[in-house]
Amino acid sequence: MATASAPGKVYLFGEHAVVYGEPAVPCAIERRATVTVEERADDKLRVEAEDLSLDGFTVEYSGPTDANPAVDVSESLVNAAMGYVDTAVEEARDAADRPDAGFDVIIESDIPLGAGLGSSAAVVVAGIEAATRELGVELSRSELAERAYRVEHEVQDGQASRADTYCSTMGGAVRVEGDQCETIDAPDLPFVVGYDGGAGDTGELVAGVRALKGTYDFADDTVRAIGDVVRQGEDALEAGDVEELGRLMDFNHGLLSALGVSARSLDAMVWGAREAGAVGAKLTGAGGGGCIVALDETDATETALKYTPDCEQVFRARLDSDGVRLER
Ligand SMILES: Nc1ncnc2c1ncn2[C@@H]1O[C@H](COP(=O)(O)OP(=O)(O)OP(=O)(O)O)[C@@H](O)[C@H]1O
Ligand SMILES: C[C@@](O)(CCO)CC(=O)[O-]
Ligand SMILES: [Mg+2]
Repeated sequence: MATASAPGKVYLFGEHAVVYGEPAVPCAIERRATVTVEERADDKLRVEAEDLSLDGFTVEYSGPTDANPAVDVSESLVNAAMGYVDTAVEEARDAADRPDAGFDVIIESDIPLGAGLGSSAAVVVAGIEAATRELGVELSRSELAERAYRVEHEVQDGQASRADTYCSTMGGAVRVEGDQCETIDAPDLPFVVGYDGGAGDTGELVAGVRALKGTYDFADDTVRAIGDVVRQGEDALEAGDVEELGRLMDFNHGLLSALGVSARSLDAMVWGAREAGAVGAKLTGAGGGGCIVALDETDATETALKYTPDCEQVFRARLDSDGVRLER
């Protein structure tokens, strides 16, 4: 049996535009997905996801072609979840050269699902790490990140960046531009996360931005403008200029909003944070619903978000410095 965990993330800047080659700076946070894998005697896959819904679910099946998997929740929920788990298991089988390996998989996670905190990347990174270790293979971090990226790329219909998976693997703050990925120094930023209790479908939201880009030159320009914000943001990060980081986060949110990936609840939380005195606030991740991230050293933003009707949960997120971890 092998257990591995990997962190979620918030985007300081650059989500969506990073899919088209602009730079982005995601930061790993201290919220983790933990995956336990045990090899089976047969070639089947049994997945238990404790936190997927209120009651979790269990599914036992022999692969994507299995017409009648034994499940205890709705098929759509299972299909959505199995995309990532199944493809991650395929990567582990490939890495260990064991195409017929079967597994019992247990997923536990304190990263809300589909909410912009990178739950998919964390599950995939921890899943590949646990499954390859179970098969006696130790992947380098860069190979693990690359294989995890391939999973997101496949499940998101061929449209994904390396940002989430690289960040979840390495931990800390990272900079990703195309296939150039590096960890960068960042001060311990006072992240406050507001969560509306909802979710957005990353694949769909990415496809929406792509369609806009294909229709309007100014949508293309908007994506490039996000890249400019990120480049400016890197200077602010280097200088430790938190006020400037905040202004740039605000601008980044406006551009994401123009690209159609914000939501009333996200805007309400962003404005709740700004009016409380946050130095900056923006949606994080794919958008559509889920989380915003604000910078505030004081308790004012947390308090304001607690009283914002669209906000279901608010918490402080500290920068995670470990990245993927083998637990047992
Ligand atoms: N605890 C979990 N158990 C099983 N599957 C999970 C779990 N957490 C996430 N997933 C998988 O990840 C999917 C959500 O990924 P998606 O990319 O849409 O959102 P996200 O990664 O949380 O947010 P973002 O990509 O915007 O940062 C779920 O539908 C499910 O397939
Ligand atoms: C929207 C996006 O930029 C981030 C999702 O967390 C998609 C990706 O980078 O693959
Ligand atoms: Mg995701």
